Amino acid sequence: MTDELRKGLEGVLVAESDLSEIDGDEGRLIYRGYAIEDLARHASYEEVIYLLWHGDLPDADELDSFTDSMVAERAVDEDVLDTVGQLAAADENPMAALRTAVSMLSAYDPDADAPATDETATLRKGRRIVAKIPTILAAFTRMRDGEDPVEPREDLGHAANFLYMLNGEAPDDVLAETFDMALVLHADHGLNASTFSAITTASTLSDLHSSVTSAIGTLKGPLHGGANQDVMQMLKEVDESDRDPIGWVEKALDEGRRISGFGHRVYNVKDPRAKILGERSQELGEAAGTPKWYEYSTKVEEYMAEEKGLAPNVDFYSASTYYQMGIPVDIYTPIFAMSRSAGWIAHAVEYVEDNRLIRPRARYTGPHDLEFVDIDER
Ligand SMILES: CC(=O)SCCNC(=O)CCNC(=O)[C@H](O)C(C)(C)COP(=O)(O)OP(=O)(O)OC[C@H]1O[C@@H](n2cnc3c(N)ncnc32)[C@H](O)[C@@H]1OP(=O)(O)O
Ligand SMILES: O=C([O-])CC(=O)C(=O)O
Repeated sequence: MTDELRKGLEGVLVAESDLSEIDGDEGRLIYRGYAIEDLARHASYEEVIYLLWHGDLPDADELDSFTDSMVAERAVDEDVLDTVGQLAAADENPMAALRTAVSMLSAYDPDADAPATDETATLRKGRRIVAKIPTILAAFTRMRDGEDPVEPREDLGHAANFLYMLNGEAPDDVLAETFDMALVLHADHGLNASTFSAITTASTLSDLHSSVTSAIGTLKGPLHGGANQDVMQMLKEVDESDRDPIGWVEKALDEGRRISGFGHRVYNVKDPRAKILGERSQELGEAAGTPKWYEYSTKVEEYMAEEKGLAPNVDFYSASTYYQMGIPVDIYTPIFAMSRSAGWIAHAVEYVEDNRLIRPRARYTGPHDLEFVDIDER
């Protein structure tokens, strides 16, 4: 037992994992040995889920049967859709709505009562959760706009089908491929806060829906996944006011605020995912004749590097990428959850294979030996 206090658990090793490795000094990320750049360029999100859950990239037959099994799980029970509709009518925060809906899915999961140690059943639950999140999120987004949900299409991949269910029309190849790549980039990232939350829940031998629900709640915060929405808010404020990104950032820093999309607990250099998304944001802007979002972003990036020595994280360029794809700003973080659910599930399963209850300590700094005072005398 050590009494050294490591606030925020910085640098503390709590588990071993075969899933992903981050080199924070070199700006490298791998999933099970494969460079993120290669996976982003060549692999579909479905292949990456398979890689994370089963240890290897699938061959063509394995991918077909895995994809079919995911497609078969896309539909969501009517009761869950009704609840999603009520949350949309109440104008619930989209991450909170997703958290509630994913929790509710367990009531309709045929493996709900399987023990946490039954890995096959847990992965079946995982497949259902990952397959259904896009259906839930697209339905929520449409219903709050007074539109009917669009049923999933079996002939579209995970990414394209989500955009289809969101917009009511199939995306073109560029949009489908960009979204698929974004899902690949967000699928896993070591023991980030939400994944730690997922394994903490799993370590009590609770169920997978509880792990994913815990993780969604953790991802929601602005220091983690919630930052992507705040980045777009900043870029929009810049655009709607003086179009001076540096002035905006200077003022925010003077007020003691943090600039969303910058800084990272593990990376000391630019996040490799931000590099890939930055290129995509630039391409989308040039193709649409609206390079301003990328231009504002690069100005902020240069200023933050010079003034604060801070580099962009994944949330910085995902914001302008999604914006230029026409995706509503307040579902950027649920989209992150849509992708990261694969990583949460992989880590929960892996952790339980060699389980030990996660239970750190806090140093007590309160008083001792107080005399109890009766309520009438306080
Ligand atoms: C998917 C993801 O979760 S990626 C991260 C998404 N979150 C964000 O983008 C929010 C903005 N970033 C931050 O708040 C932080 O960089 C975090 C939370 C990501 C990492 O935090 P930590 O590892 O705890 O770093 P810490 O908070 O100790 O910051 C170190 C120093 O850099 C400064 N700093 C870090 N990030 C920022 C930022 N975005 N803007 C301004 N200053 C910053 C801090 O003020 C601190 O300075 P100080 O030592 O003078 O007080
Ligand atoms: O690793 C982290 O702390 C945050 C992050 O970039 C992610 O979860 O993708």
